[in-house]
Amino acid sequence: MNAELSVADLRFAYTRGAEELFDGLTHRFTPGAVTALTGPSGRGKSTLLYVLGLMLTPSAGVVRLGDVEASALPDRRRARLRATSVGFVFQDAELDPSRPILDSVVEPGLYAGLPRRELEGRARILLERFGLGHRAEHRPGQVSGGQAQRVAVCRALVNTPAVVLADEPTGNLDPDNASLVLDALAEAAGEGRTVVVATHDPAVVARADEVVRL
Ligand SMILES: Nc1ncnc2c1ncn2[C@@H]1O[C@H](COP(=O)(O)OP(=O)(O)OP(=O)(O)O)[C@@H](O)[C@H]1O
Repeated sequence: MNAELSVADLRFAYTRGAEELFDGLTHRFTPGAVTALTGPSGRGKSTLLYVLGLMLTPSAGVVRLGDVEASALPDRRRARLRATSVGFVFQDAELDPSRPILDSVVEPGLYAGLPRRELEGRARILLERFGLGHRAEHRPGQVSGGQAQRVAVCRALVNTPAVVLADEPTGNLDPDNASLVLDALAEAAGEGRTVVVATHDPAVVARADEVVRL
């Protein structure tokens, strides 16, 4: 796992003539740490996560993952690197309501080309670790918002990614559940991953190891 994630001279605009974001940001995200990405609404926190997660290509500058200039890779190689190296947690867990939780956790691994049997084993271990082992066969509608968000963290970890990106992962949670989700992200960082969390929440910023203000 090479969790060295950095950006240099970064700029991004959604369309030609649209407001340019990031102002040439240069930053190295520390592996093994949780970095909070904060700043006023509209400054591009979510957009930066999508750029770091190789879902959007910068207008200028580079995103490096390990030794690779990831942002310059051809689409297929970039998609492959994203599938194997990046886990993403969204504000609302966005789990498929019609399928058991176990399937939602397994799914990103199938995109990365891993065998289902192995993934089910990994998914059960992750669910167990975050206190959800007994929920594997339940549907998302049968668990609380806080539990669903911890399932989303398990889903983001199933491919053992070097990088975990989370977009307002505690936005809809009460403080106790928010704290459990932050524990899970801190644990992911403790294993040497690079964890970046976009947030407005001062409690998340206070718990982060490092802070980047946009
Ligand atoms: N898909 C899109 N197409 C065009 N413009 C977009 C798109 N998504 C976001 N923007 C614009 O890009 C800018 C940055 O948006 P972004 O959501 O990244 O900011 P943010 O800091 O995460 O905001 P918030 O804190 O409100 O979530 C805003 O001006 C927004 O309107």
